[in-house]
Amino acid sequence: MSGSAAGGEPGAHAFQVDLRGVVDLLARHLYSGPRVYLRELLQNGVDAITARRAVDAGAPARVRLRPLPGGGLEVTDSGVGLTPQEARDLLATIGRSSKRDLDLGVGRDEFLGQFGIGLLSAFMVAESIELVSRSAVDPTAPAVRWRGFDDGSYTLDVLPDASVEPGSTVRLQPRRDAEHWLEPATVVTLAEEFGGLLPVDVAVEVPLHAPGQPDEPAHGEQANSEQANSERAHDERQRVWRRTSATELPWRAARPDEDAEDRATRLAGYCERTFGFVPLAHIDLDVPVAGVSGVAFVLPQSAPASSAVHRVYLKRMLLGTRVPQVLPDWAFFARCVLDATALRPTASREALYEDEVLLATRDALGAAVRAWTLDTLRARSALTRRFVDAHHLALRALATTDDDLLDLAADALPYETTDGVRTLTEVREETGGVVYASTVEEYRRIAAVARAQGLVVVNAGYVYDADILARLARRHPTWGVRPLGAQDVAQVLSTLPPVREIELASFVASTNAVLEPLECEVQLREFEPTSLPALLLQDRDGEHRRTLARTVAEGDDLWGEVLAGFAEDAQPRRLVLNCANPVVGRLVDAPPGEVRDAGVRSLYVSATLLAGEPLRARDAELMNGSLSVLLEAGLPAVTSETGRGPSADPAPDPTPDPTPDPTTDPTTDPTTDPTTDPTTDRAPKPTHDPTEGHR
Ligand SMILES: Nc1ncnc2c1ncn2[C@@H]1O[C@H](COP(=O)(O)OP(=O)(O)OP(=O)(O)O)[C@@H](O)[C@H]1O
Repeated sequence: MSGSAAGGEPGAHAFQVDLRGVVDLLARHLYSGPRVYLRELLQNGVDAITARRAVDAGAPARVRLRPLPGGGLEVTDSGVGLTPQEARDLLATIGRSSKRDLDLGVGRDEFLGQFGIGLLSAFMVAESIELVSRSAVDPTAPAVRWRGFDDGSYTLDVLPDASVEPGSTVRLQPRRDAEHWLEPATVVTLAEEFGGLLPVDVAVEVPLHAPGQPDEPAHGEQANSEQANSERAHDERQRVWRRTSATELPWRAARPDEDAEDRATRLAGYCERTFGFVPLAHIDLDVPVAGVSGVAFVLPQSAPASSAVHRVYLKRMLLGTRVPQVLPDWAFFARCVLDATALRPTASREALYEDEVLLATRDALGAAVRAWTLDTLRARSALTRRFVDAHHLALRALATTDDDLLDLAADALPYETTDGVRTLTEVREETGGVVYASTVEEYRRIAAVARAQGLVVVNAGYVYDADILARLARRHPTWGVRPLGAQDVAQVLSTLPPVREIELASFVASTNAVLEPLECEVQLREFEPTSLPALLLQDRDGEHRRTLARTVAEGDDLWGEVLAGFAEDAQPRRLVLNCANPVVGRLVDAPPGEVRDAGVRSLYVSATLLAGEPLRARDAELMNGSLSVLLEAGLPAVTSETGRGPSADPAPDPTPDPTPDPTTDPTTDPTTDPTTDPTTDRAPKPTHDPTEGHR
């Protein structure tokens, strides 16, 4: 648009605008693509209708889109129109908008547009834009024709033609290579997408049998027959108006004979058409202060949190189909369709402006989704089960911050336990408490022993679970929720008969002497699985008391005495030997000496590995030392001449068969392999895989 030198200051000039540069900027950096041209034209038509209806409530509300045979597009609205003077003022200046002032007597909030750049977006697809208009509010004003060209020039003519109807018609002459944007099928698609929920009557003129319509003859079938061809040619010339807008919002549509179930079915159909999935349920959304209404659809399967985007309309014009941040992060199991009147768009009109109204709206929508979630969990219905199955991860996320949901989560969420899949409430009712392993590794290590002893341990190793359990323990101290401790396991392992205990007292004493430098003491038990020779139990309290004992030993006399009162029954780590295991059975009855001690140390090292503890340098040294003692005792002595034993002939060997027995050898025992689930012989799911746990 041509600028003139500014008046006022001598030497002052008006900026010149390079229109092609501006259009390029809009196309590449503001809008997501040329397709938005149609939204801007629809928006101008709807705003013009709003302005006219502010002064004449009964005025028609109609927008007609007519793809032209030669390749252009004509958009006619029954809106307020423009006088020649208004056209000069508003269309000749980029950034000028009638919708920011109240000259027309309608508040700015009523309009979709506000920036004064929308019409320019048509230059993304058109080389020229013509607007023919007649004012509906000033009957004396003549019609006007404004023509803008993509080189930045424009013309303005007053039309003597008195037959021009009030309202406006915009005609686009396509740009080369942009013709497809103005074709009937594209125009229908764009009009439905952007204006599908507009409250005005929008229609596109299409051939009677638009290409691709189902009643078109299939390829090859009849297509060559002369009669069919002439019928088609006739139909092509026949034009019909295809309605692309709705009179009511789908979630607001009041149907007299419709009950709740029918409405749910209708909304599910709408969800399927819009999002492509049949929802588990819908949640009505209403935030009157922000002028927001809509519906959230609960996904039938879990979905990544990052895909939580929503379809948002502003004043019933589509803002975007992938708008993020509409619901709180935890509500990633729902997809919304929303219409808002008080939320503000960014200049591209494709995203929401992050302001306080949006923050408050997000909170209010979150509250509605949360209320539905709580009700659904309380209902314990078939829907509850399907919802929990599909979205337990989102529920776990929410339970880490929401106390009401935390309590319901205890009732509803499934957990892997050593007694099968259970809810925490079931575990509590059955066992009087909830003992949990905080990591998957810890759970896997203890599962076989615990299961065999009937000790119920909950696997809280997956994402959010240890947090949830710790929060439950704080919130309900009487529920007996606590992490698995050494004493839980020790208590359920059977003790030996007293006579046997007495028999083995000297073994215990000498073994304790062997283990003492390792801050460990031995305990003899008999337990399942018998294939497991030894278990190293770590007692967190014991750990603490051991630190205290060390402090006592190092402290001065006065403090030493005080601290000693607390440190008395310091419990070191415990190496629990399973006397039901054949190897251990032989070891406890073996004569005292170096070989037996080496056997004890080997068991200690394998139990340390099984417990997932790293081997310290001292442990590795111990292992090598024990190994050489055991080898020396088990292998024939080496002679200096042959480098082999005294006899190479296969004389009967008095030592036991060194071939490992898979049922007794800790190194081949599946339970010693922390990557294998000893109960099922199947590799566990990767640790902390949030999407796979708990099934
Ligand atoms: N169909 C129409 N009928 C009447 N007036 C129109 C029409 N189209 C455009 N106008 C006038 O031209 C002005 C500029 O239009 P334009 O689309 O560039 O900006 P806008 O609609 O005001 O704001 P936005 O940039 O947010 O769309 C409008 O404010 C309006 O006064």
